[in-house]
Amino acid sequence: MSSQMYLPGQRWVSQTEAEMGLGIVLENNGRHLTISFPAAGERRTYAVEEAPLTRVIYHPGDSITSIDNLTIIVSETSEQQGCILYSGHDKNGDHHQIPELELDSFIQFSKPQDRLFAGQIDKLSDFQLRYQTLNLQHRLQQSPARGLLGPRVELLPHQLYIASSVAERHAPRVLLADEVGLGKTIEAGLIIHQQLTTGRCQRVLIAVPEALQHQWLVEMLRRFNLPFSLLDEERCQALIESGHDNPFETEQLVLCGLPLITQNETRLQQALSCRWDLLVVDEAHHLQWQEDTPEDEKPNSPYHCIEALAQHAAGLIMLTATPEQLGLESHFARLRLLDPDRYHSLEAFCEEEANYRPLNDLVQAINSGELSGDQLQQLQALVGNERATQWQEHPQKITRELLDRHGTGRVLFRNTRSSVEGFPERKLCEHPLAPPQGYDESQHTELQQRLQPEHLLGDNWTEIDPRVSWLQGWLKENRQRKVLVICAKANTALDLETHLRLRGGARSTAFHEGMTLLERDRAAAYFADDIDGAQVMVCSEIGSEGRNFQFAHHMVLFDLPLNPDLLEQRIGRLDRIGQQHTVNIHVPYYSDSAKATATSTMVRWYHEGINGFEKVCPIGQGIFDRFKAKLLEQLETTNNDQLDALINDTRAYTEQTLAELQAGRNQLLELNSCNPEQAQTLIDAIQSQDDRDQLTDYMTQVFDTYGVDQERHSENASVIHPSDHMHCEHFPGLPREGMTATFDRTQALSREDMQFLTWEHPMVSGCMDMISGSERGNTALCTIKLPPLKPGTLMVETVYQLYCPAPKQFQIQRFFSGACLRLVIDNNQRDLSNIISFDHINKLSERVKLKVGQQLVRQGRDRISAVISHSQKLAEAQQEPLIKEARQQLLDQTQAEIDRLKALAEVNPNIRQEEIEYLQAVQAEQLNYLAQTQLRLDAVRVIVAT
Ligand SMILES: Nc1ncnc2c1ncn2[C@@H]1O[C@H](COP(=O)(O)OP(=O)(O)OP(=O)(O)O)[C@@H](O)[C@H]1O
Repeated sequence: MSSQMYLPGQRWVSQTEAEMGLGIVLENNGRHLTISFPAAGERRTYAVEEAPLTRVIYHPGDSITSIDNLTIIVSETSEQQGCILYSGHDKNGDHHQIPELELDSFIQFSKPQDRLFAGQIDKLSDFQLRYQTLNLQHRLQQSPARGLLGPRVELLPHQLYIASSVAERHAPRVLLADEVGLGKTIEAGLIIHQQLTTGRCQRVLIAVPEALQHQWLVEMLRRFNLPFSLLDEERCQALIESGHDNPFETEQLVLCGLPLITQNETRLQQALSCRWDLLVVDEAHHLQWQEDTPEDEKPNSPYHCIEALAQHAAGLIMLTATPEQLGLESHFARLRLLDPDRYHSLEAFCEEEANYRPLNDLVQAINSGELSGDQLQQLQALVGNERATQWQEHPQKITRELLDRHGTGRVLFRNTRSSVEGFPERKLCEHPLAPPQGYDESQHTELQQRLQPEHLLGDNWTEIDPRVSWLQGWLKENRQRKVLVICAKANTALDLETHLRLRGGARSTAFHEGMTLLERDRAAAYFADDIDGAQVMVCSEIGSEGRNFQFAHHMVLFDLPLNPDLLEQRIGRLDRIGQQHTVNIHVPYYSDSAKATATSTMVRWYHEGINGFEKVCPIGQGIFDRFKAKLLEQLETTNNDQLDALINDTRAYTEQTLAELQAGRNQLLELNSCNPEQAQTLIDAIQSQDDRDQLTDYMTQVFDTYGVDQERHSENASVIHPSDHMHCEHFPGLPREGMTATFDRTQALSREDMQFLTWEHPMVSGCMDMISGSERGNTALCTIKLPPLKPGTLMVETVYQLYCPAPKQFQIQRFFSGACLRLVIDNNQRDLSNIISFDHINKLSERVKLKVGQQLVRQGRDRISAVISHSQKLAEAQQEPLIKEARQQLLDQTQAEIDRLKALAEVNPNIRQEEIEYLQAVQAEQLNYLAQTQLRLDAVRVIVAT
């Protein structure tokens, strides 16, 4: 469609969101156009080439209404600068002109009876498909799993629980802090997907470390069908050169590297001048904050850039695997971003956190079935005497009530490997090696050089470093195994990789900061290729964050970082969801039986002190800080006895602190982060919609109707491609070259080259919108042989929709008990709706040639009109009760949530008053919209008994 066609003032309707009514073109700059939908109070920006819009032009004979409620019958149209001026007469015969800009935005589509009488009779199969589509759309709108059906993910309880409890909220503000590799990106994607599907948000900005931006881009598209646009400085410049003022305004879904907004004031200001419904920040632990940062330093720090954006965006999702890295202060700093009013004082926060211990003891006691007298009193004080008596009968329910009081529980989610089942073991494989001849680290004072001893071995270090020869030998002996090697420095990675490739003949690739992002992605793909790919990938430290390498089961830590969280991040590349085997962690290091070396000291401290190789140590950084001085001192000496003492102290402290943590708030946090029962209900709901047969049947009908070719590919999979006889200009979501798709979740998880077709796949939802939003199938005619009916009896089957144009986020239609109102009336005004079902007619109906049908309609026009008028009256009589019922449904659902939040707000300060007020305002608006519901005749089928 040419961009010239969208001119300001013209009226268009959205094919995908027809319920928004008639839109007005506000602006078109050639690439993007902005349209406002006054009836729904919405505004949308589309790429001109792909805008899902249909031009609305009325013709002589049509009835139109202006915003001033003036109705005329159009007698003439003329065009002025691309916009239509309608002329016609009102019911008094007075002449008026209505420019299209002044048309009422509550659109009236051309009526099915007008099409019918104009001889436009559709096929029976089109009518059936339309009715079926309306019902399916309604069923999906009502599903508790809405927004969670489409993503290509394994149905993991901890993720689904988080997604559903967060995505239901208006403008959620949360910190996702699952341990490394448990799927925080997936959780964020589920939340975004659900918020977008339900219309709760439209504009999303994801800001991630640059090295992860492609991975995020691919993950959002491949798993969630969300086409984010990557914005980097080059793209920004190009957009500005092509006439855009603000690159962030050009798309609804934007992904960028953090430096684009934290290191470039102009871009930050541009991002700040757009509306964002949701801001997502990955690896949030990089944002450093100190309570006493001087005012003049604030504007330059990444933390304060993100703070500005976080205050500006309605919703905020932050991701970090190490929420407490650098201690409680920086943890508090991130909570401050979520809600600065609630988290205003670090001191108060620390005190509050310390007070959760008694609450945790109480929860533990309830679940172990033993409550002391004091604890019973405590419980009574918290939940009231009556509820307290039920603690043995309903321990789970009472526990949840108590958990609701847990301060950060609503804004912070943290699952750990101990609460999520199915993770394989981690095994440390130590490789002590004799240092090269003449190596004496005691002569070198630089700690970093001793921890990365290649720096002490000269330019040709790869020739003499025993770690290199060991690795070379290991690779030869294990040719079938993939191995990820991580070392701190890019130069080390480069030298090592070159050596392994040229001297050792290994299939290898490097991954370091000197490579462009594209080169890094290519290297990662080469490593991932299981047929012709690299056996070994040698990374510098940048390979240790966020990347997915769980297809490998062996990793080599060529050196060790002086930071337990970084060690965990490194191991987390393999120890992730999807890892099927034991993760083998190889550590080659210099060992001397007589004295400790720096590297052997670190191996022992990590392994024997905090057990950081084989288990996740959530408090590793805190322990490191506590023992840092002694550890650094020890790294200077070679004394084994002192080392033994340090390790014993570290181990004792670790065990004690872990036990305390388990007894304190972490336990509460974990219990709060997944409710298995609720998660299972959701999984059941998703699985019940994962009904392959129904979706396959439905899509097969759609493909047949619109002339799309479908061939069997294998069990549950098809190859779908456009044919030469397509019955529509543009088939939603179907690329010109076609695609291979599967209807099966398991297959979709292992075959990423296939599209995963679900009820929420853009092709499927696009088809449903296309069918219900177009006229196709809104008329039909058939004959039927049904003995009790006298031949010649005429019946009209009418399908009415309760039409309520309202912002999508309100999802008003879901409050109606059914998708539509179906009536079957005969020419004696008998109501046969309950006697002759839709399926009944489909089974018995015989198609009639178009010409004969048109003739029958012409001859029977008066009778058909009379029956439609009568059915209209019957439908109108049901309109009020149906709206009343929907109103009650709306009140029941929304008031329950308002009451729940109000009650919760009394015991948990994390419930923002704003959230409650928002829900109340939404409820009032929804009721207003509901009151404006109109009955609309959607489709008519004429049935003649033979
Ligand atoms: N439900 C799921 N179905 C299929 N794969 C999943 C699922 N959840 C997570 N994964 C896979 O597990 C890996 C880890 O997930 P993800 O990257 O979201 O974890 P993370 O917690 O963000 O990790 P990190 O802390 O390293 O950033 C990824 O490869 C992801 O695709």
